[in-house]
Amino acid sequence: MPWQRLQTDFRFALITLFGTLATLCLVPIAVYRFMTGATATGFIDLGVVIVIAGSVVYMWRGGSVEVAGRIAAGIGAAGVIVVSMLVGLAGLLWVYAVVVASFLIVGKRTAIAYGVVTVLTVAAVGTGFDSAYMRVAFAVTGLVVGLFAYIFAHRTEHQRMQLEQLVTRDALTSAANRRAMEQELPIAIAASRRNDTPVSLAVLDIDHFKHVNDEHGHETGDRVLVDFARVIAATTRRGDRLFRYGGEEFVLLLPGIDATALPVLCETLRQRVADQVEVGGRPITMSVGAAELGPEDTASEWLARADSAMYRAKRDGRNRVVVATTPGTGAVIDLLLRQAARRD
Ligand SMILES: Nc1nc2c(ncn2[C@@H]2O[C@H](COP(=O)(O)OP(=O)(O)OP(=O)(O)O)[C@@H](O)[C@H]2O)c(=O)[nH]1
Repeated sequence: MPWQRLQTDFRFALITLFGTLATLCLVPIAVYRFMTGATATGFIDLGVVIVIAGSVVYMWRGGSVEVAGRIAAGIGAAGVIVVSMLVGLAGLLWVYAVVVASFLIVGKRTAIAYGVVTVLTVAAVGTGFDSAYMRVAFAVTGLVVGLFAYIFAHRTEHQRMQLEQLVTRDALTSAANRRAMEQELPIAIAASRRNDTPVSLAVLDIDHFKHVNDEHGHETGDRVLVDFARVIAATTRRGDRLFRYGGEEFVLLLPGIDATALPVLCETLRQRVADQVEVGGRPITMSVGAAELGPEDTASEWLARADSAMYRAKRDGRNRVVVATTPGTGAVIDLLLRQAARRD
């Protein structure tokens, strides 16, 4: 899964690259320093490598990308400050690399803070400057490099967010799309297992949607889909994620929700949709199949259980909620909830 994240999470990939480059560059330098008797600097280089590599390992094992980036950039900044005091020019040159890298691996504000503190501190206390003029020139060039890095990071982030939205959003309903779901379910599973917290998902399928299109036209059908997604989004919490899985089928990811809480939650959703989404004065209803993540579930097994619960809700008359049994928990809930007035 972390290998997959290399392709899907830009910051994750950049921190990994930063860690790899730092290790490849600094280990030989540390060895050289030990061989030439510069033991103190050698230990500092080695310490920096260990902390940066540690932050990458922490991130690969599921830790926060933001925290890993801050640690890596922070230790990089501290390292160049100390080294610039100990070895002069050879240390000063690293400042530029660390300032630019910070803008790639941490948020812009943190990178600005790290960059300004690093450049000004090195300009003030670094050795290897032969005049006050050189110190000022170093500070100015360091800050200019930081400014360009900021502009680049800002534009890249903006474009990346636009692209990400295009690729992961459903254009009609603004819900996340199936591609996003395929990326996010494994992440939700890993987070649930790591933190030992429950996570559930619900498959929501609008009933007799074909009739809506046939009777009222495709445009009205589109409007119903938009209203439906809006009502679900308004009824769920901030951390819940709504995906458009297929035409009139949606998947709702519910972190922190277990099988006991699912029936009431899904029933509330079903009720809201029936109350607030309508076409030609008649309520739109949905069938819901929900499942808590089981201890051994893969993403597709989990989704399949919720999906078959949804098909059972359809078979049993639609406009109802079915919660699947969670394997490995001993619970036999297979809960059926009431149906409201049926449209058919
Ligand atoms: N307006 C509109 N219709 C869509 C869109 N995507 C899929 N559909 C239609 O959704 C309908 C789904 O029909 P079915 O799969 O038979 O499902 P249903 O009529 O809801 O029946 P049940 O699910 O069994 O209750 C099809 O007529 C599709 O053409 C869309 O983006 N806009």
